[in-house]
Formats: sequence, C-alpha cells, structure tokens
Amino acid sequence: MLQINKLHAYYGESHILHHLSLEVEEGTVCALLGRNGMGKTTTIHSIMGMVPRREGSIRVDGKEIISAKSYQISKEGVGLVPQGRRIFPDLTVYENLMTTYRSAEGGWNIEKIFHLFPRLRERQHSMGGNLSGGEQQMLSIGRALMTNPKLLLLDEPSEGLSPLMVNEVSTIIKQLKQAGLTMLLVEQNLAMAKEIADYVYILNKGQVVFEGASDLFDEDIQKRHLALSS
Ligand SMILES: Nc1ncnc2c1ncn2[C@@H]1O[C@H](COP(=O)(O)OP(=O)(O)OP(=O)(O)O)[C@@H](O)[C@H]1O
Repeated sequence: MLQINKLHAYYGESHILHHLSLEVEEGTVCALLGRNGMGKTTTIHSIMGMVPRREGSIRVDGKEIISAKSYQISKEGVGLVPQGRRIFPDLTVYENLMTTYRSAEGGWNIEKIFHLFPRLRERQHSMGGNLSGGEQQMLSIGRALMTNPKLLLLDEPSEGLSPLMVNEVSTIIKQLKQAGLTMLLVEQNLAMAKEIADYVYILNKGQVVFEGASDLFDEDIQKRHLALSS
C-alpha cells in the first residue's frame, strides 16, 4: 500500500531524513518509533506533501506521490490524524466532521462515525474547543476517517491522554485494523505500539536503525535504540 524508497527530506538547509525506506503492506499496521526529534513527524509530513523539499520515492498503491500537493495526496486516499489533534475549536463536532467529508460507496459517513464514537454523537453540537483531550482525539480520528482513506497516518494519537483514554483510543485503532484499514502509527507509548502494530521501524537521526515484526521488538532493542541515554 505504502512504499517509501530512499527518501531524503529537508527544511531549508537542514537535512532531516536520510535515505529512508519503509513499507506498509495493505491491511497491516506499521509503527514508526524513535526518540524526540528523530524525524517521525517529518516522515508523516513528507508522505502528506507538507515538507518543502523531498527527494526519493513515495508510492501509494503503486502511484508515485513524491511531487504531489497535499490535497492531491489526500485525494489518493491518504488520511492524517495530526499530532496535537488540530481540530477547529470554533466549529461544532458535527461541523468539524463535515469539513473533511468525502463520500465513498459503502464508506465512512457521519452516522458510521457516530456509531464508532457514541461520545461524539452526544457532543455533536458542542464546540470543538470545549471537548476534553480524549474527545478531541476521537474527533481528530473521525475527521480523518470522513475523507474515506485507504491509508491512515496517525501522529502520536495517545499524546497527552489519561491512561483510560489511551486505552479507548487504542481500542478504536484496533477496531479499525480489524476492519482492514492500513495504518502507519507514530507512537511514544511503546506498549500500545507493540500491541497494535504488525511491524516496527525505529528512526534515529532521520535514518532507519531497526525494522522487524513487532514480536521482535523486545527490551533489548528498546534499550539500544530508544533509551534516552543511547
Ligand atoms: N518546520 C521545521 N523547520 C525546521 N526544522 C524542523 C521543522 N520541523 C522539524 N524540524 C526539525 O527536524 C527534526 C525532526 O523533527 P520531527 O518533528 O520530525 O521529529 P519527531 O521524531 O517527530 O519528534 P517528536 O517526537 O518530538 O515529535 C528535529 O531536529 C526538528 O527540530
């Protein structure tokens, strides 16, 4: 579904991603891990066409998108749940959801989103800015689903949530996986990432330093690549 090959990404003179290759097979969840500042968000933003200078190849369902604009990438079926939720605080829950709606036969619509998130149905007339962090994360996921993506990119969906809400969000992502949605998940919550993902990549300074099935991702690998002192 997603094939990134020898990707380089730059912000001005800063060379952030180096020769990065990764693949997410259809129907699987892939976790992208790494300490702060290692290039996870830059990878996600490169896929979405949000990084000014990118070189290499990014293919979605075989189609090259490295030079495409963000709106074209979205139309190709790539959805983003951005870091920090990025919902519209002055629009209602319903309006937030409708801003991104792109219909697809048999796909997501407002009724299905409310079925998946009963809490959003209850709060559909509330302003986005009045929601709790967990509700905002649900809204952010709901908004991305409303574009009817075939590939969903999630950038730290558990960030800043209570343990109870982390569990809820984790359950939702697992439900989406069971329904066959292909996902690339950036996470700092390693337990959650390991539980959900089929395959794991670890980034260090913009390079892939580990990849393997998630059962291979053990304490030793964690210490080697993700411990703060390493
Ligand atoms: N808009 C930008 N302009 C310049 N440099 C940037 C920009 N965004 C990120 N960077 C730099 O790129 C590097 C990678 O950042 P990135 O946000 O991709 O890391 P990350 O792994 O997602 O970290 P975090 O877990 O903190 O979100 C960092 O050194 C960061 O300072």
